[in-house]
Amino acid sequence: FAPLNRHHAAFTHIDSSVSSLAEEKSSPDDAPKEISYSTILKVIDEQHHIQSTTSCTYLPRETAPIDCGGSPETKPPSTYQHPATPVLSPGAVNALRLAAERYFDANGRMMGQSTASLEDILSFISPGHDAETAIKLELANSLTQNIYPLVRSAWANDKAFTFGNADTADTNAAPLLSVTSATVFASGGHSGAKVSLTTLERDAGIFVVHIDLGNEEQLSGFLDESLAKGGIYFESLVYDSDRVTDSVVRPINPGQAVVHKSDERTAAIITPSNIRELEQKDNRQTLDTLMRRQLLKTAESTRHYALRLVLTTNQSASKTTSIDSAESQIVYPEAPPAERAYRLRNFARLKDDRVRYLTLAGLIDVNDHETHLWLGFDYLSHIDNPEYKVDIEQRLSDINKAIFHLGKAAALNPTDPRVHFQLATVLGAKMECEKSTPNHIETNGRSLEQYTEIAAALGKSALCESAAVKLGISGVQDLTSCLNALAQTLCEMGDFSTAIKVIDQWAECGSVRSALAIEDMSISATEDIPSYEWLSSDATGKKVALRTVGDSPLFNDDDISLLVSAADRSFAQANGKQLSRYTMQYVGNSEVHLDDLCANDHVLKQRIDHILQNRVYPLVRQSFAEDDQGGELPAGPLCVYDSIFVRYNGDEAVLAGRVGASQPLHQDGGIYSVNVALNSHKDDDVNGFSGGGTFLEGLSRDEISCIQRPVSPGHALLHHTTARHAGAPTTSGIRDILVIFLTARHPQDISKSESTYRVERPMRLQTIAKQLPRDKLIPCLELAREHDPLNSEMSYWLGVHLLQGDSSDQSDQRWNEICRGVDVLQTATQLNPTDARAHFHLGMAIASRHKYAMRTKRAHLLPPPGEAAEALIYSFESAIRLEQVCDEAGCKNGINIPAAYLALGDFMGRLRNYPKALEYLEQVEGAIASSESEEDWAMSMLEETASISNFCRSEMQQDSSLV
Ligand SMILES: O=C(O)CCC(=O)C(=O)O
Ligand SMILES: [Fe+2]
Repeated sequence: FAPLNRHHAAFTHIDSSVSSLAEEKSSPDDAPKEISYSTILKVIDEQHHIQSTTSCTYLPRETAPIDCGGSPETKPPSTYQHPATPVLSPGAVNALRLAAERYFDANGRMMGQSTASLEDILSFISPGHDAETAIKLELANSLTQNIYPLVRSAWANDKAFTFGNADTADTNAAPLLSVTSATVFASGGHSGAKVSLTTLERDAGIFVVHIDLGNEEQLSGFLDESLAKGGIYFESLVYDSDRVTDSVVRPINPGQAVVHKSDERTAAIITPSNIRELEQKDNRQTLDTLMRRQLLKTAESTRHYALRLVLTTNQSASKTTSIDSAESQIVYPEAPPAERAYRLRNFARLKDDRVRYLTLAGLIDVNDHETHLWLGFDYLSHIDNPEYKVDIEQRLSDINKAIFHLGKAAALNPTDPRVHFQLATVLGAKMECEKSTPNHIETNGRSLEQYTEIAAALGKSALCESAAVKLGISGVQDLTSCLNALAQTLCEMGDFSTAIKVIDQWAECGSVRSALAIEDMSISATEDIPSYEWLSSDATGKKVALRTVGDSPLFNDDDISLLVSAADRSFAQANGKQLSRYTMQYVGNSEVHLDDLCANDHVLKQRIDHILQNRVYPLVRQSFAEDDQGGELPAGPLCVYDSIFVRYNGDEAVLAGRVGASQPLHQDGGIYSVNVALNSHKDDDVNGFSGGGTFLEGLSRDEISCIQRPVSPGHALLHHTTARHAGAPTTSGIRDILVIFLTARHPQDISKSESTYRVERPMRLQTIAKQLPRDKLIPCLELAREHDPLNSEMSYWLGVHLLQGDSSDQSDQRWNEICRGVDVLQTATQLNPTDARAHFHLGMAIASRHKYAMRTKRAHLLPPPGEAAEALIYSFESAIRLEQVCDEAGCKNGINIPAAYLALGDFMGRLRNYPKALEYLEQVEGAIASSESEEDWAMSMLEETASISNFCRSEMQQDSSLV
């Protein structure tokens, strides 16, 4: 979550020019790097003046301040003005929009969000010069007669009109309005189009005039019935996540304007005309509402245009003649405080001593929340920087400064989700920091209070962020991070029931992330659903995966070449830069998200949507309905959680000294995984790859290979995301696959009670649990297990953590924990009989329980020795055998086999079965040798093995001498 990533592109050029100009102008007295404040401000004033007097000169400046009368003191500042009368005639609107269409066509940018300066667009007005002049004249008139007077009266009290010496009677010095930039925006009209024409952010300048230019439908005369209308989202108007349409100013009809301060965070959007009714009809506590779907559909249906004018104020420059020279020198007047602060912030961004300039910006414009956010963020990034080594007091002081500024930012702009998120982050840092202070006394009350404060900040952040997500303006990335942090905080507080609700929202975010088509449950498949067969395990009786077979693969040859060439282009563009978002990234692997490929390629997107809708979704519905282990199919529509094009380059991996290009054993995200082959194995095609395939753990006890590949390119393997699997090493050539992870949306029919995120919820709980202190970790894993009793992973981790307790604790509670650990691991091995780790840890758990019982005088509570030995031997031998299979496939778990032999030997020794003990102990050395480990543990393990072996031998001798 980087709140400062979104900068206004129009202003990036200022940074370097201010900085170089300032350096040029700084007097020799200035310290080498430290440019004085007055120098900087002089440069900023000059730049502002030049910019505001030389850009858009074809649009008139305000000529004289108009006295708007009234008593401005009593008027509260307006958020926006939306006059009913249009500021541009239908003729001008249509001419401008047509010119924009032609301009964007000519520049080959008809897709996505487009922007161009008004000046460029004007030159595309047909039929020629006259029309252009007429439109300029109309714009000029509406500025001087409508817009300037409106701005003056609505914000009469604004600093932009009262700064500097504006108070004096000198009317020449009064700040006057002018246009500093005029831009035309367009968006929409294609599959996967964005709802917003402009990015959600604050603008440059002081005021923004937004003029709607309508959409293509306007031409056909449907002006009033037109479904798509312009609107503006005002972040400051968000107050309730269930009535997000209250934060949208709309409809803005073609030619109509909305005026607001630049410091409002806004986004121009395309909205369906019945957006309010839609919201009222379907106001559930979900992101995926009828309204959001309709918003996205509307944006896809038409291309919408708008014109934005950025206004500022300036005073006229005066000339002074110095005594020594005959030449007169221009003295630039002060820029309005908001402009100075805005430019200072941009300048500060490039500086190491940012805080200095930001502080100055804060002094110049005390009410600008953005400056406080940047200051807070800057202190926070200090704290996060591992190289910033300071004592704890300095650290706390930085943290407190960050809290001060972020608190201030939150008070000035309570609806900015970035502020609340950063505030939560810094409050968390403060908690950590206080814990490490020497005199810290941990009190539960205090930390609960702190957690509550953090959760509240995250809650506010999520509320504001989700409004923009519900309106289709923002992607889910920030909301996802925020909800994840909130769920984690709630778990830390021990409030698991609220955490689960938040996790469901988090999972829903995942379901709306992709722009790819969701399942349309109202239509039945129009094409033949591919045939398929199950890959079942004879050994365990479970259905492990299925593969498509027959003449009708998921992807035909054309689909494959379309997809592969899109990926090729993307890889070439990335030019060797790591594209991976995986945490486990191995040499030779590259990946690109299908969503990213589709965002730039609408032919591909349409094709993929078609395949999903007609083949993938029906296939999943049909095939997994027969599956008895996965629970019910989702009642809501299936959708894409994520989809990744993975390229394994075997040659590259081998060159780097690896067996091949691979992925370790794992579970996926979402509910179902669809793994499509995009090229051939060497067996069928000399140009293909060797090695490679999907390692399916569930088959590792069977005769058939546990590495499986689809029957041919375009065909697929499908499995539950919870079925553990790996990418087996591709040892030569290139293996391309497309993996599609599916999840589901909530059912449209609210009365259908079902748990859409039944599988994903406990998976997230489990991930969160692993970061919690033990007293919260265990209950959190218990809960995860309750929510998905069929997922062996939950039992496995619960068992592992139950065993890892305080070994000096001799209480009954600890004893019960150990016994429960054994039980739970037993369940894990029953749920997943092919999990080598689970068997290994069960063996270890039985051994630990035995030792603990002996040490704490609880031997009478143990099961009979023979039974224990049998269980122990079975566990370890299963673990060893399974791990061998994994190892041969190049996908090992990495469990400690020598330790298994040692534990077996030790246990047998304790049961006085010395020959058996020695048999196991003899295997330790060989196992260490083949594990290629040079770590310290190997040495001490050998010593321990030797000492137990000696003990066994001497006992055996004694036994035989007794005979
Ligand atoms: O290489 C394979 O077939 C496995 C790919 C996979 O598991 C994944 O990308 O999540
Ligand atoms: Fe996977």
